[in-house]
Amino acid sequence: MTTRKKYPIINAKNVGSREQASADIACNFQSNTPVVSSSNPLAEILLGSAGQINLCRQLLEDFTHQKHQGDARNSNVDFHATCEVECEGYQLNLKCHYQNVDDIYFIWFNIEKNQLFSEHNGWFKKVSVTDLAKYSAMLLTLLKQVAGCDSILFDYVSGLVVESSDLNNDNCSLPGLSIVNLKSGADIQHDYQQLLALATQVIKDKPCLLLQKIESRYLLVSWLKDSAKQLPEIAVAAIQQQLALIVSQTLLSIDISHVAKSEKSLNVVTSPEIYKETFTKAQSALLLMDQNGRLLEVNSAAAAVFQHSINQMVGSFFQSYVKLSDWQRGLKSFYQLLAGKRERLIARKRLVGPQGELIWCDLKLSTVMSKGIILVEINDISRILAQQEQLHSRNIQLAQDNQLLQVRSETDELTGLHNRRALVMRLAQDLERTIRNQHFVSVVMLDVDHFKSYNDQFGHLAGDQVLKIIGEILRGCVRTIDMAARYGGEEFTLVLPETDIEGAMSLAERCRASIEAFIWPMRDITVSLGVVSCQPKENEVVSSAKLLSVADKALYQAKHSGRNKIVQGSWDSPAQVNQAS
Ligand SMILES: Nc1nc2c(ncn2[C@@H]2O[C@H](COP(=O)(O)OP(=O)(O)OP(=O)(O)O)[C@@H](O)[C@H]2O)c(=O)[nH]1
Repeated sequence: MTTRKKYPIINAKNVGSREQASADIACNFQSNTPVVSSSNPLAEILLGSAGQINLCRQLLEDFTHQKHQGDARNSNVDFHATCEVECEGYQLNLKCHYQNVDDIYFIWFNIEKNQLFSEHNGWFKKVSVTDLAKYSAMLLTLLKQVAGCDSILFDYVSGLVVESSDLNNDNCSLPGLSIVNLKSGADIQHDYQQLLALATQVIKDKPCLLLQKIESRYLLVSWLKDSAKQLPEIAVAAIQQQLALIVSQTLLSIDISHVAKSEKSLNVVTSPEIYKETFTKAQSALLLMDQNGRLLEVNSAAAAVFQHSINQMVGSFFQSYVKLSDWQRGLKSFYQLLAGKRERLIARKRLVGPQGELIWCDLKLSTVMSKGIILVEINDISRILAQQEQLHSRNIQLAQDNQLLQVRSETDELTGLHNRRALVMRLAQDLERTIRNQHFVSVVMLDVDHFKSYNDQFGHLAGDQVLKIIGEILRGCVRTIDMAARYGGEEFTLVLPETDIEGAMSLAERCRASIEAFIWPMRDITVSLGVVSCQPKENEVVSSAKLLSVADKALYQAKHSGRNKIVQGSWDSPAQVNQAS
């Protein structure tokens, strides 16, 4: 059982320096009389934490005391108490809610009138992020030892730095402290399961202290090693002991010299010279101009864009570096920016280089401090645009080359008709459509008669001329939707979509007659033709190979029945020979 002691909290404003406060605390620790001081901002924060810890200690004592008066058999404790404490010269009325849920200790502090934060304006609410970082690091050290814990969750949901957008992230890191934002505005006080899950997930089996501050309410969760085996009061006693210990130990052990150093370096970082040099040395091209466009500051990167010196540029007008028509086009937005009707302006403009050449740039304009000064960020995109242009024309060339290749791969070089490859593809497509619509498709195969003897008699080149002329005649005979192709050697094929046998026979005859009628230079030329037409019935399987084979057989019959003839082939009935007229 813990012996109940009184720990008076002394308003140590009179104590003076931090060192003095520290020494006092060290001394008072011996007599269990911790001190709270507010002699300088740093110590104020530090000792403010100590102040909180003292509050906790007193409350823990009260709790221990009340616990013994309460139901000792019930290990899950849940009771409320009120007490008055003095801190930082304020008499605070605290409402406390103590809970022990499955050996995880919850103590809620509710400062009823919130004097500490609303009345003492400079205490926490004005803490900057930098101060907060310092504060956090110190608090971490303090609290780590309080419960011998390895990790601390600290929530800034509200209270400390409401206005700091830096801390709006879910997880933001400040030196020495891992911060997890608990659900903002959530009533965690009544959601122990969530808290337990969170604590368990983050701290695993390490002892941990979890401090959360929501407006005026404080939550301190202490989870001690092997807590399941310990009675609540042992936990309380352990915390009490460590609380007392830590106040003096931490104050004495924190080496203030590095804080002083970092404060000094912070002052350097925030000095105007640093900003000036940052501006000058920035690798992005930056200009500062007044509302008339007069350049107030120019950094080296910006001077490099125009290939001028900084001195040449400062005092000149920004307009003189922008193509006139581009400048005029953006004037309305520019005036809106000056009038404070917009904060930023992004535009793509042509700037004028030293030789009068135009440089495409992306400009970002924003007002600085007051609406009279404008920061211009210049991004030279001329090289990117040139590369894009080059890429674009290469793509066009590539597309054209591809198209040409495609045409070449489907064209017969000698006659300029489609080649066999193209014919096979086209016939397959036409057949598919024919089968779907149950329409007609016809094929005509045509072969030059006695071509070998022509070649032999007049030479191969003369033979080529014959094939070329036949190609032209055929092209003239067919409709645009038909396809005339050189099937191979001296053999030609026509594909006639939407054409029945009568139409195909009549076209074949027109071809035959035109070739026969042509006035050939060496000797007469005739051709033999095989014709096939089909109208597939529903579910009938028709292949282009079969269609070509029937046409070929008909052509063969035309040859064998004397040449210069047309033979109509058929799927099932024997071929019919049409005599040349
Ligand atoms: N000039 C030329 N001749 C070709 C070409 N392709 C094939 N030939 C020739 O065409 C001739 C075809 O001869 P054959 O298949 O014996 O038939 P044919 O002499 O026409 O007799 P039939 O077809 O029975 O009337 C061969 O001599 C081939 O060399 C070509 O591209 N140019």
